[in-house]
Amino acid sequence: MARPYRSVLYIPAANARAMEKARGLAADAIIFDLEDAVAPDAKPAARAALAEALAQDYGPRARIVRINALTSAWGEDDARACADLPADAVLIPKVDGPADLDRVAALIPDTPLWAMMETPLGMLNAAAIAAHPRLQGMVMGTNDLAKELGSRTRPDRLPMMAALGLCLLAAKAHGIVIVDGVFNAFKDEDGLRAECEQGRDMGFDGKTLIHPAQLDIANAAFAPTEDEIALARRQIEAFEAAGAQGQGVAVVDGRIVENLHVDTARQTLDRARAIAELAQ
Ligand SMILES: CC(C)(COP(=O)(O)OP(=O)(O)OC[C@H]1O[C@@H](n2cnc3c(N)ncnc32)[C@H](O)[C@@H]1OP(=O)(O)O)[C@@H](O)C(=O)NCCC(=O)NCCSC(=O)C[C@H](O)C(=O)O
Ligand SMILES: [Mg+2]
Repeated sequence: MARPYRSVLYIPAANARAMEKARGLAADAIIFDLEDAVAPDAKPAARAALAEALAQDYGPRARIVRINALTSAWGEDDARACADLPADAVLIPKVDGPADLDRVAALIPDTPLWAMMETPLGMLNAAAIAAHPRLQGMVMGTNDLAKELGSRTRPDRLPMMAALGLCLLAAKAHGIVIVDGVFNAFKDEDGLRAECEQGRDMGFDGKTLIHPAQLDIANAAFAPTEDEIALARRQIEAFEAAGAQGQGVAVVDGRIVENLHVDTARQTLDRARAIAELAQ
């Protein structure tokens, strides 16, 4: 992962004030939303406001534009507009299969594509979607998915686990970014922290967010802790020392360290370094 995606903040493209504010927020990435957060009557104005906003400097924050589906009245105009915008990725909603990506790819020749994973068919086709040559990221759309499944919202997210796991496997198999869904109760800090930690434990790269108050919690949850960084350094040192003695296994804190653990340790240090670079 060349850049961190711990915190990925949605901003309605109809909200010029919020788009301006985001230039100073601690978000690793921003999703400028033309889809669900923008009312039908406001879509053309939001597209124009987005073009103005993207002319501004967003620093190191990745700029992702979520268009409307091509099956909607606005999707094709959104996609054509995106072809000329300085966006780092275009996010396609409600992707059911690779053909949905092909259609957008034909309208946007250069910009990397990301997919919203939020339909039952999308879950069943996750591997084929992740394998698409233009796809670089997946975003879980847990609100739409819950609607489609008729599932209930639970703190442990048990009804979502099969879907989260399928998409995670698909993204990891193809080496693309995957970001967890939103936590709707944006004033519930403990609830958000618990859900971020669950997503981090599962292997997600970060979490999508709906309010600036959620940024610090996600940034902390998806960054390596000081203890993890220190352990990674000790594992690498111990493994190198063992190697110098002709041994392929070291022991740190009573646990074995083999070359695969050293790979993980190096990834932890790379991640910490990339996060530190963002802050400079
Ligand atoms: C949820 C909100 C409507 C709340 O807005 P508001 O009442 O204005 O909040 P505050 O007064 O607390 O705002 C304080 C300041 O922060 C700025 N702000 C608020 N939200 C954002 C934001 N997302 N990005 C940047 N800045 C933001 C306000 O402008 C205030 O600034 P200031 O004027 O300086 O005081 C609102 O937060 C909101 O609209 N959030 C985004 C909602 C959204 O994008 N929804 C769609 C994405 S979620 C989704 O679709 C999931 C997926 O598809 C699925 O299926 O699961
Ligand atoms: Mg959705």
